[in-house]
Amino acid sequence: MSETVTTSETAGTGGHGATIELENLTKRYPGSSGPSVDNVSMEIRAGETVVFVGPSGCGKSTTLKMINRLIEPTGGRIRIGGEDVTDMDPVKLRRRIGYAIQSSGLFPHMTVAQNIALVPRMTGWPAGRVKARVEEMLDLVGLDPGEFHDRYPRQLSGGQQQRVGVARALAADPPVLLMDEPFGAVDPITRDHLQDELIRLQHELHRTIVFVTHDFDEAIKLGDRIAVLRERSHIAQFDTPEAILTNPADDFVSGFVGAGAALKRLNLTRVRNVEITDYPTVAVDDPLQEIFNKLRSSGTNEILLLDKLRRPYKWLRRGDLMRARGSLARAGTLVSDTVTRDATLRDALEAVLTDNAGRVAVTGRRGEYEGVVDMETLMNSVRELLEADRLEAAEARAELEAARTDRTHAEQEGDDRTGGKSGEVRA
Ligand SMILES: Nc1ncnc2c1ncn2[C@@H]1O[C@H](COP(=O)(O)OP(=O)(O)OP(=O)(O)O)[C@@H](O)[C@H]1O
Repeated sequence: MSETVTTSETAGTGGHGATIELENLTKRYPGSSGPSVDNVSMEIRAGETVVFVGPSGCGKSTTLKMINRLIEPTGGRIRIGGEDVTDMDPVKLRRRIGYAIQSSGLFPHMTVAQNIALVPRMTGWPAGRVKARVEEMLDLVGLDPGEFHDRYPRQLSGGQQQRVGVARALAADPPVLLMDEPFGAVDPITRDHLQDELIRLQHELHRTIVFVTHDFDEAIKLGDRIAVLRERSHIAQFDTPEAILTNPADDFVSGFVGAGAALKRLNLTRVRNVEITDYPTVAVDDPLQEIFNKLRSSGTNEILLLDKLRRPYKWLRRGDLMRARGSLARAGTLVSDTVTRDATLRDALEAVLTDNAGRVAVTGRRGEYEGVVDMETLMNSVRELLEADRLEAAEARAELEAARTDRTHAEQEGDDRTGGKSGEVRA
């Protein structure tokens, strides 16, 4: 397949995304009075994540499923990597496009490994390569191959099933990944973690991802660009999250952005962008006296206890140790929430507030301790973000004002060129 790479970032970086072009794409379901998707045209760049967001029934899923032809368009063209795929064999097409859905879509009678191996096997990969790929994919989505390889989907949590679903969608190395509300059915904390994982994956893989959600916060967090869709998949605005938050195109988009745009901005900054501090830690196997000494010499009134896999386990304060009487079994406060470096400041803030102690532990891809972010760092970042927003909004207002004044002058002067001028001003 020939691939057209349109963005300089993806060219030559080993990224394998492909462009997706939709041209006047239309779907009219039999028996419906009008089209459900009406003449949609858009270009999605190679290696970017585009999120379709919009109210229920506006045609997000139908548009997405036309890209891999699970739904056949009634009009228009689809090009992937520059190649017109509108009429190609849909089964062949689907082997080149990963697809992840809400219920994970795993086959219940197949093991995790068999599920992941499915498409590479159908595509005719040699057995050895398929086997290696399964291990690689499990590792990629943060599941220990030794532990999960032979399990059946029913033996997994909802979040683990979604991870396997993503591993399966990516197994045959497709340039394009379509995701239809993949995290819609899991609890909010698991959803946050799955979103973080997807961001990390995308940093490594540079696929072209089209992601459907009706959760605007999720769209802000994941999208390089967001397409806000209204009825019949008409595009209300297609732009970066920053642009949509600071300059919504019309009332429909503003309504969708909703209240608290400033707080939503917190979704655009990652934990990796703020200062992560090192914190005194001890391990569960350390002798109590050593833990005590470390806490005393640390200058903090708290220390973080890590479990055998170096994952944050408990916060221990001085008083906890006094009461421990030789055993840490019941001492301290269990760590209730952690964030990764890909989490947003909003996630971190939520975790800090939930934990009620002014800090949250940052962990790596297997949950191992990496550092701590505290309330003060978060508050400073929030202040900076809000200040930047205020400046930007003031600039946009000033520009608008200047444009309006220009137009009024031109009109007052009865200038022949008024039409042309106001056209320029509006543009
Ligand atoms: N098989 C079908 N036959 C007839 N109409 C359909 C069919 N599938 C979807 N529709 C209609 O097409 C429109 C768009 O549906 P679609 O599922 O694409 O919307 P959506 O934006 O993904 O909605 P949601 O967020 O609720 O999943 C809706 O009005 C729906 O009723």
